[in-house]
Amino acid sequence: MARLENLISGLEVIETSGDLDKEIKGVQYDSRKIEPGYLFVCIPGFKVDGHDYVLPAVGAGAIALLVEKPVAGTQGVTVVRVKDTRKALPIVASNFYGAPSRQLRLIGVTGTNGKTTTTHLITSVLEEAGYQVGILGTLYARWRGKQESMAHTTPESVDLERFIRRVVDEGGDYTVMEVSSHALDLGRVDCLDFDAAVFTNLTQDHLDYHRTMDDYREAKLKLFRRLKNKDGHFAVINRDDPSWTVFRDATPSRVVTYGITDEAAVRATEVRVEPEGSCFTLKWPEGDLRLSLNLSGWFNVSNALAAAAFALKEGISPEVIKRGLEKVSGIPGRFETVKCGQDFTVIVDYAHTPDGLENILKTARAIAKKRIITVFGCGGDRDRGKRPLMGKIAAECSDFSIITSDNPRSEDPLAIIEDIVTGVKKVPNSRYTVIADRRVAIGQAINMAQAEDMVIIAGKGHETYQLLKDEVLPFDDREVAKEFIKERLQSVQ
Ligand SMILES: CC(=O)N[C@H]1[C@@H](OP(=O)(O)OP(=O)(O)OC[C@H]2O[C@@H](n3ccc(=O)[nH]c3=O)[C@H](O)[C@@H]2O)O[C@H](CO)[C@@H](O)[C@@H]1O[C@H](C)C(=O)N[C@@H](C)C(=O)N[C@H](CCC(=O)O)C(=O)O
Ligand SMILES: Nc1ncnc2c1ncn2[C@@H]1O[C@H](COP(=O)(O)OP(=O)(O)OP(=O)(O)O)[C@@H](O)[C@H]1O
Ligand SMILES: N[C@H](CCC[C@H](N)C(=O)O)C(=O)O
Ligand SMILES: [Mg+2]
Repeated sequence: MARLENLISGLEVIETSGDLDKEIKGVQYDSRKIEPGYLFVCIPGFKVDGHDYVLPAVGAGAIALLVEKPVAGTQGVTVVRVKDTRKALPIVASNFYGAPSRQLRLIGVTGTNGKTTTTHLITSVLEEAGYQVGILGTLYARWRGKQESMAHTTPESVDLERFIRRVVDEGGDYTVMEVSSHALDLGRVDCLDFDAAVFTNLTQDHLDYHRTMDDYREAKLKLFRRLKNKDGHFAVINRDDPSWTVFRDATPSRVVTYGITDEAAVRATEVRVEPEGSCFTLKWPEGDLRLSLNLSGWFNVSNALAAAAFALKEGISPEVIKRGLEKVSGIPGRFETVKCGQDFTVIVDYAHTPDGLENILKTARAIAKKRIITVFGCGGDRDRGKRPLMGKIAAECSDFSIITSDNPRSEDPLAIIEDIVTGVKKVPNSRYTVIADRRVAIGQAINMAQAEDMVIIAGKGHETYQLLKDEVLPFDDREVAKEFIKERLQSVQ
């Protein structure tokens, strides 16, 4: 509960009508989630305009509106007008929840790939050090073992503030969160008080939204620009990434670098990548330590270095860091092995960018005993430029590719596949087939696998749905793969 007058403090109000001395029970940007006593913030969006939903919002009990244009039919409802409601939302959200991010340490992880993995590694280390930690991102918002699914990797400011408030009220020390470029660009995190920021990497993605790679990078840089030059504030930057200097130069805060390169402050040497995990020597200016991760792949060594660099700078002891990192047994949908007693390997992974796919397939090549069969597609209503690039990478790095569908959304699945095939065809003698139905595609891969082959099912990882037109169809790569493996094992008995 908060008084409306206090809620709008910090906003540049153009005009108000109605009583400002009202108790507001909640702040909401979606009319479908309004409850009696709420403030409805009307946002003109990319698809629809929130101002068009004033009537249902008032019908559901909204007693105040924050608008940027005149609205009708609002008798008895207080209306506050500002220039930009999207920019106003995080301010109102922070006022409503009392800026909880100032009452704990807030760690933001950004980058094209590795955010979910790195937030989990950091969380494990912090928990090992005895701290109470909330974690939020693509998989869930999790606090004290309770998981809540969120609409986005980085949800709207109101949802973020609500979660952090709960963590603070229940004694949390940290919140570790993924920060997407969309969230940075759309101001979802504008009022959060980050203490440290981690940059994993920058490669092509989301060029449907950010028009150029420079725009995309600029969005990510926002997180680093706002850190301060004061004790406790620092940036953790991947020295192996070509953009690292831009991130270093953008932040006024202290910087710690990590990477495979000798120049990084926190680095890995003697790296060994194996099917079930990876080992490396963690080196930092004052010492070194041998580590054995349960996560396979070079890229996960990089993610572990990010977490270690953060934790060392945070003052956590190297032994605790080692235990915390080694404890992580796997992250749902990230290089997740599907085992049903078959004599070939099946891996489900969330690689959905060219860089992600290349990394996963190169790791697969390093550990595979025989052929690699790759099943993948590309998301509809998303960066079209990724499609031929991913097609080319799959053809180059696999022995056989099955091009299929991955959340076609409003697009024609076959048109997406055609874009991918353009890239596949660039590779001479590429061996591939097109099977638009993902279930059939997975079945085909499982049935053609021979002993010691490796089937990689990429793109959907932990997802439990397929988005087709306006439908959300239940679909889980891991479950579908299991069904086909079991069927095949039974048929030979
Ligand atoms: C580009 C983008 O991020 N758009 C998000 C944004 O949309 P928008 O503001 O344009 O909303 P809109 O759908 O046009 O609606 C306008 C307003 O009307 C409201 N409305 C709408 C319908 C209704 O009946 N009543 C109502 O009040 C909406 O709640 C909204 O406030 O705000 C909406 C409400 O929160 C989001 O659902 C929507 O996410 C879209 C669907 C989306 O797909 N976003 C993805 C790309 C995204 O954000 N991804 C990132 C990165 C992922 C990663 O790589 O890690 C993420 O953080 O998840
Ligand atoms: N450091 C990395 N560099 C390159 N690829 C990576 C890295 N870490 C993970 N990947 C690949 O990217 C996939 C997604 O990893 P993860 O979920 O950690 O990234 P994310 O940044 O959270 O993704 P999203 O943007 O969808 O939330 C993994 O399944 C793996 O294939
Ligand atoms: N965070 C990414 C996830 C993509 C996952 C892939 N399965 C797809 O749907 O394209 C996005 O929203 O673009
Ligand atoms: Mg993620």
